[in-house]
Amino acid sequence: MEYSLLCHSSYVSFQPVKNKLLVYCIMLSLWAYMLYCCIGYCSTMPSFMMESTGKGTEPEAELLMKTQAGHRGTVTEPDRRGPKALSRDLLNNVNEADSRAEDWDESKGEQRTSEESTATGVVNGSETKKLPQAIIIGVKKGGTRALLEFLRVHPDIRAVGAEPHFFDRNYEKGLEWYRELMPKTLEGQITMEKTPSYFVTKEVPGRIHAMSKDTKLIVVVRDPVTRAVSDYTQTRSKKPDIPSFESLAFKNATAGLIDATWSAVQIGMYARHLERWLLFFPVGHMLFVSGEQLISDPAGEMARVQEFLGLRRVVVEEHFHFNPAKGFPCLKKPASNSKPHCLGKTKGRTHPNIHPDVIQRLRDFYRPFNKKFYHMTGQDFGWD
Ligand SMILES: Nc1ncnc2c1ncn2[C@@H]1O[C@H](COP(=O)(O)OS(=O)(=O)O)[C@@H](OP(=O)(O)O)[C@H]1O
Repeated sequence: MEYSLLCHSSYVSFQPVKNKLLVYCIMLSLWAYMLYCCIGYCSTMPSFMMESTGKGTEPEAELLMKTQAGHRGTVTEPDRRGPKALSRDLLNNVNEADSRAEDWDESKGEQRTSEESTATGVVNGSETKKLPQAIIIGVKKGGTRALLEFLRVHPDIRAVGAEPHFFDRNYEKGLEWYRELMPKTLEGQITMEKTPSYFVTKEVPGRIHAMSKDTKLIVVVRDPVTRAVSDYTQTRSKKPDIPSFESLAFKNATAGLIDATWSAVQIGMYARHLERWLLFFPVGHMLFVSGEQLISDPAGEMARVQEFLGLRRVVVEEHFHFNPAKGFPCLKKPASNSKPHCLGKTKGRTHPNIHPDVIQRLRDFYRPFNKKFYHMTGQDFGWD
């Protein structure tokens, strides 16, 4: 009895302390949870990923490390085709060693970001990986990287940095594989990717439509003549021994017959490719961004893109700084003294001088295609 009384009295005196302790514990847990959520959220915030301007330009891979987290595998497969097919590819400029190398660097960079975020223990439960609701489908050398990086500044956009090539090269891997490549997003954020070869690959419109008929499609187009030279310049940077642009562009130089089977030429026949897309998507599901305007008026072009995606206009004039040495707009943080960030050396390569007659012949070749393209899109891109 005495014992139980003693116990009771000590229990009564200990009770308020115990209650207080309990309250402190709950408060501490809440605090820790809030802190954890905050850090998790911050990890999803976009950051500038482009390299510093000036001479010692940082490779894109490094810059990608500074961007959003997410697992992105390298999408390259060993080439099991015979030497004949490979040499034809080389001529056709579809053996994209250059672009694959860039992809590899990019995904390497992104993987590191992913590792970094795991190391800091940042995992946010409210984020999930979703299939992209919007895709930059082309065109190769149109300015697709610049557009994606400008978009990544927007807090409501999360994009995979490397080109997944799901709908053209990796389709058999399935949608779950594709989804796994995507960064995690919060409710309301838009998942995006860019793979410029989609626009010209026959099977892709149907495949994207099968994933979702509501997918928003963005095509960055550029004067097809300059685009062809840019494409050739990229291939030549990796394989300096390829034949001259002139000899590849003509089927018969004396007759001035353009070789429309050469991919550098074929990609620029935009109207032809667009016809295939319009079998699956209404033109209103597609936005055509002018590659030229993206350089001369990035904020204006970004306003169109943000509106098309149903986003607040966040990326504005103050985010851009035109770098005269590079000849391109670079990204900067508004109201900050930090250095603007530009794309890497593989963007904005010096093009070789092509004989004016060849350029003129190409202009003549593209004119009817361009006219048709303007008509189909309701936009005059002013290339002629
Ligand atoms: N802001 C900015 N900075 C650097 N480069 C810019 C920019 N905006 C557009 N461009 C042009 O983008 C061209 C490369 O296009 P892509 O990124 O679509 O190329 S790729 O298909 O992904 O290889 C690249 O082509 P080249 O100049 O021929 O190298 C650039 O002209």
